[in-house]
Amino acid sequence: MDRDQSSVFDLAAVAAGSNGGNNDRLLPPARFVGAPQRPSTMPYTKYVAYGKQVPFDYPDRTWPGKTLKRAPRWCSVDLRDGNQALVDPMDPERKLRFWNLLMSIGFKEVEVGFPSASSTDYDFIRLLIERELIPDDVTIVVLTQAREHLIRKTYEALRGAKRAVVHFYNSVSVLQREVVFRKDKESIKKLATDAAELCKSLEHDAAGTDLYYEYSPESFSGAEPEYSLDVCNAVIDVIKPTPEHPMIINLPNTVEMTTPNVFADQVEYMSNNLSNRDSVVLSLHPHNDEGMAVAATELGMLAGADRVEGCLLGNGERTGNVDVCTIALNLLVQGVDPQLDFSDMPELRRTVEYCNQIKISERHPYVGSFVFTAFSGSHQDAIKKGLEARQQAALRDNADIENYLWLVPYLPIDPKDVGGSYEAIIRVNSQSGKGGMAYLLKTNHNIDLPKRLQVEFDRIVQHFADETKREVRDEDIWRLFKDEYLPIEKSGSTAAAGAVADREDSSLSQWGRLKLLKVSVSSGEDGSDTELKASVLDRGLTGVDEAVERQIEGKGNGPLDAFLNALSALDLTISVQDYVEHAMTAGSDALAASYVECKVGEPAEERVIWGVGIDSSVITSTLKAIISAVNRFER
Ligand SMILES: CC(=O)SCCNC(=O)CCNC(=O)[C@H](O)C(C)(C)COP(=O)(O)OP(=O)(O)OC[C@H]1O[C@@H](n2cnc3c(N)ncnc32)[C@H](O)[C@@H]1OP(=O)(O)O
Ligand SMILES: CC(C)C(=O)C(=O)O
Repeated sequence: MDRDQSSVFDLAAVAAGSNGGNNDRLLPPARFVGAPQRPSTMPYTKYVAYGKQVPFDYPDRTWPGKTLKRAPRWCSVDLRDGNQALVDPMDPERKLRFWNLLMSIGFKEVEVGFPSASSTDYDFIRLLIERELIPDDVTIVVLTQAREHLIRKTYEALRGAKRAVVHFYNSVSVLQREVVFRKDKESIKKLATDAAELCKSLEHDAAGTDLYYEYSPESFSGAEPEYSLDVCNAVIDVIKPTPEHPMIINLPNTVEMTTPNVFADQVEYMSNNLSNRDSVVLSLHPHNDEGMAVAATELGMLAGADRVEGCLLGNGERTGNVDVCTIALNLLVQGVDPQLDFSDMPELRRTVEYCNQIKISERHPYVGSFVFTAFSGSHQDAIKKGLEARQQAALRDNADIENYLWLVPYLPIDPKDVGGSYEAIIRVNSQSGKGGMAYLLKTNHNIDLPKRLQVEFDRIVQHFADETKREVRDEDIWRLFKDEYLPIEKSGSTAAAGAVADREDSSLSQWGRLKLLKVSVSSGEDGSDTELKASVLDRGLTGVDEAVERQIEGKGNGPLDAFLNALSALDLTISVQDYVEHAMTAGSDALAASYVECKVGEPAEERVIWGVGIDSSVITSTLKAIISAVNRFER
């Protein structure tokens, strides 16, 4: 049926009546588990399936078999489409700041405004030109409707520019032809070709400017592709681009109305049928109404598009223009150079939020504050293992870890590559497992807990999470750890006073029966027959008031064995099940951490319990770990 013969509403009514949407009552029932879903009261019969509005099929499609191999030509439309969608359009200071950001990222084409729309836009373009702020390798683009007085004003704005693209547009959609322009197809096409002719005739006003053209069949997504092709080819006939001096045909998914595969079919159809294809740069201008702009763009690139217009972080009309950062970084993680520099996303986000006066979601791809964060236990476990495995593989290959292959579960990109850090990757709450807490202790406090100790301490962290019903921050974990395992120490002249001070916490009360005050060890050459003398502060089981200093001594096969024997003088029965130690810091002030898994108590009341000790001497840290286990047993 010819769209010019009848109203779009009549067609839609027919389409809706003949199951224009997806009337699920006519479909076989879906398989389900449990109770079937109920029909909703949502008014879905009001809506007409896209294929009924604009029937189109393109069986010649080849895009599904292709992969993305290189970056498109990028054009930022932040200063135009992004700007026109703001509550408060950017003032000159914000525009300039945005422009500088775009330059630092490496954009070579920027749509700088709609100069006939407002004096702010016009003046900003004049400022860029007159202050010579446009680098030689950057091309500015200016937008205008296909209307004479607006086009003339646009040329005025460009005086003195070295190179520029005049971008003119008119809507070609079925709906807008009828309700906005109230014109038939031929008249709409004439609007476009008249504008093209006027542009050509104004070229003499732009002497000295290397001028290019861009034409957008606006609302391409709502038009029959055959008709859009006809209009674009008519414009190409007027402009007469050459391979040396091409023009841009820009296909706007002005309102996203279809799944991305349909858009890709339309793009491939255009790419294959445009006249003078080798003189045309085929461009996409996707919006995100159905939340699929990135997908539509990527499929459109597979389908033959050379160029992409979009905004940083997806600002733009309604749900936004396509997010250029996401597409570029999607290319990066496929091993393709995006040809834009997004290495400082936090700064980019700050500038974009400042200029647009709109906040970015915590979940925004690549930049939201949660996108490199795992709260859930199994993710944390996998990330921790993945980071360790990568480090080991890089060591094995003698490779620079910064540039080593990135293969880490749940983290598609190395946060450092976009200016992030590992600090925020793992955050702990009641959904977390032992891996998250262990990662934070290791990363932030150089405490590498043995596996069974992780299990033990995790119960304490989990209890805290359940009690407080909030995120368990790094400082909470460290405080819980100190309170549970490390005696509260007073700072003094110890070698690692700074680190000891770090373990002091005036908000934690002192507890524990024993405190190691002094120790001396002598042994034979092979370490056998070790004799150990220690001075221990014994606060007894009731608290600090009754503290007595006791001298204990023991012999054994090494300091640990000798100390265990010495402790029997205090009626303590202890055996060590497992022992792990590691250096915490390097250098002369190095600290060691020791972890001992002990069996403490007489057989009837015996318990397996971990203790932790930290000291600049490995021997002392081990003995402190034993004391820690005893104190915990008696706590
Ligand atoms: C999809 C997009 O984002 S396209 C870009 C849209 N951006 C903007 O509109 C922001 C800047 N625009 C403006 O400041 C104003 O719209 C101006 C200054 C350009 C023009 O303002 P006005 O002259 O008041 O006209 P307005 O924009 O309301 O357009 C209405 C008329 O222009 C016609 N028109 C709209 N777009 C076009 C076009 N691309 N080509 C030709 N005519 C057009 C309409 O059919 C309508 O005609 P009518 O008055 O005969 O019914
Ligand atoms: C002018 C065109 C490219 C546009 O902004 C749109 O269709 O969204």
